[in-house]
Amino acid sequence: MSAHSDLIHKLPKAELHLHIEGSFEPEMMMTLAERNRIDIPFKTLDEAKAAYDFNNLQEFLDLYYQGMNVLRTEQDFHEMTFAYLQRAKADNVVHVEMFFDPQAHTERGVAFGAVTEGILGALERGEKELGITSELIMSFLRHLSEEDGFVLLDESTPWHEHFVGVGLDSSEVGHPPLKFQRLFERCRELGFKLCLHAGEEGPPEYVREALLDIGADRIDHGNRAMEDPALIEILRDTQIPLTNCPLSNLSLCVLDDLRKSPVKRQLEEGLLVCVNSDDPAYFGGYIGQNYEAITEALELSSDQIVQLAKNSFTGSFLPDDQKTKHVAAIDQIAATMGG
Ligand code: HPA
Ligand SMILES: [Zn+2]
Repeated sequence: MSAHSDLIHKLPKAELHLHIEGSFEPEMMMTLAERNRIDIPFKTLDEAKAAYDFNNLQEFLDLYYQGMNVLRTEQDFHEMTFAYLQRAKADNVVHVEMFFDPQAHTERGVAFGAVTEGILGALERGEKELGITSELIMSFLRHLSEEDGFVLLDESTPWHEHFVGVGLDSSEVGHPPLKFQRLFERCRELGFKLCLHAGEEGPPEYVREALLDIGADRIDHGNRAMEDPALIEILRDTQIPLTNCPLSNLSLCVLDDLRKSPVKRQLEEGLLVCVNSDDPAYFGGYIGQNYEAITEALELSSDQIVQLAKNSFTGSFLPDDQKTKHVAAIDQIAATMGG
């Protein structure tokens, strides 16, 4: 707990970088494994947590895809999604733009409709029961081919109106944004926002491709953009948002020490950076803990924490009037707390 815990807790926040399958807690995994009669490689919570000790992105992804193997029914996806929303609510998240990875389910024989309806039903319930607004972003797995991406895009057609955008995630190195240039061009024509993971492990060149060749609306992670002054200038001029994930960076050894996180420098450079949880069940914390950890590591000021919360709405795909409303609410809370 930092001296800023109260402020962090009270600020309304938007979560813009959250893989719903990465919120799948080991307790629920064990429950669903039993319900669906599926073997999993760990039998206790301690065993699960011991396995969550990663040296890189791929080691995490291997476990992430294994864990979601127990998700089979619409009800499973509904329960996982609603459980995330309850945790988000506890951290005062009021808006979420959530990724999901349909190819990781359809290739196991789970119907696209079961996955999507399960998630959408929980999001609708989350708005009614918890007051959390939401958008869904359909991600393409970049270790698969562009052709596979086109197949998903086609298969998902009946649900397109439910997605605000499309994403690009999974193993980054060796799978540059340009591999998917035609696919994203088509997605843009269909009216989707484009969110690309870039510069997490991959080089600054991948961020450049995402920004300049693909026309990304948001960069997920983007840490390594900070190695290239020209990219920093582009990010400042365009105000393309960067969704940073502190505990993810630490867990996946993108950073060996949170004090090396680019978040403070990004704020100082005037970039539109915000803080998110990525895969909270695997990386040791939901959004509140991510704010706490980065505040402590970088000794952020209360003004900087407030800026991060504002950026989470400014960087969202909410309509402008909604962004303005949320930013004004933050200003009011900051003022009453002496910020
Ligand atoms: O942090 C991530 N990076 C890439 N792919 C992912 N899929 C889930 N989380 C991640
Ligand atoms: Zn991610």
